[in-house]
Amino acid sequence: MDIITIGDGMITFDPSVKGPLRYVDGFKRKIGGAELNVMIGCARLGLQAGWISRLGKDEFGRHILNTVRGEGIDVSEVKLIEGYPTSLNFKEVHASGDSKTFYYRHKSPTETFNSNDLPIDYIKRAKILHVTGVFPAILEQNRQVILEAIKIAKDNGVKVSLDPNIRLKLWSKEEARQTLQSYLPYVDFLLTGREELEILFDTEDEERFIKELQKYDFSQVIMKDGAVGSSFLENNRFVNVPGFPVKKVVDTVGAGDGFDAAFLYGVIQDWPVEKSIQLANAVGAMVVQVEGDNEGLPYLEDVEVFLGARENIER
Ligand SMILES: O=C(O)C(=O)C[C@H](O)[C@H](O)CO
Repeated sequence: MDIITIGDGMITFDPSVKGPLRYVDGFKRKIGGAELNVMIGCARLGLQAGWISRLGKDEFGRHILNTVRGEGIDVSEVKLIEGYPTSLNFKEVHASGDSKTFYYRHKSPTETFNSNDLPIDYIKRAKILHVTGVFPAILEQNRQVILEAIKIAKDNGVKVSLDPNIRLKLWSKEEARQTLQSYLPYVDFLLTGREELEILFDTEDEERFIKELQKYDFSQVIMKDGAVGSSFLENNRFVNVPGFPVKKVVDTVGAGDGFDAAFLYGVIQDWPVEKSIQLANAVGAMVVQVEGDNEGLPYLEDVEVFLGARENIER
């Protein structure tokens, strides 16, 4: 595999109308999950991607499994678990395209997965192990699972990428800080947002969090900043790579995951950091123009059209 991940998959109910959920009376059944979205993005760009997960042995679990398999993602490490319902989340979308999430993910099928279940050879054979702060936030035992997994990766020359993806509905800032900081010594690519860096190092002062970042041995630290673009850390400062103008933001969920997928695609191609970020910015801009957590994740040809590198013939 080029890239693998460990994460929970959910049925995502997308509202049929915008506005407070209490007035929404129709939903579309989709799928979501931060780590899973990244694998979908990678697979669409042409990488060999694999997902380690546990789903409920129910209709929703089967639907997610079939969909993920249909995306061309390796699901040999996904198991359906009897007696544990597949996780759900309901989205509330606002006129701006921003949204709120309401989770129903306890008890979670991932409760049946612990460090002893980690597929060691599967991890060893991957080029990149991508992890996020969502899986460790769901359950306390997941924190150790991720720590063990990234240690296995590190010991075996597998690159580790981490997107802190801090979801404060799932854990506190203190829990996030403590857990994610314990991962940092094993991380090669830190793909994060400014607010997450502020939480991670408990400071809004850029100079101070840059000093903290310099204590680690990252290959790259990338700070995603929405429409402004994204930057990479070079010596003592963040260098910006501008983003792309977007005509209409429809749904911002999944843009960060698309960014990660495209950036890691660039890493696998051995591209210079600016080129990887440019592709990642383009994918992020494409994702926010489509409704759904992963529906807007483009195929490589689509991004090439977006970047003007390929002609689009529609009729
Ligand atoms: O993974 C989660 O917790 C979600 O909220 C589902 C979304 O698909 C995901 O977060 C988008 O990054």
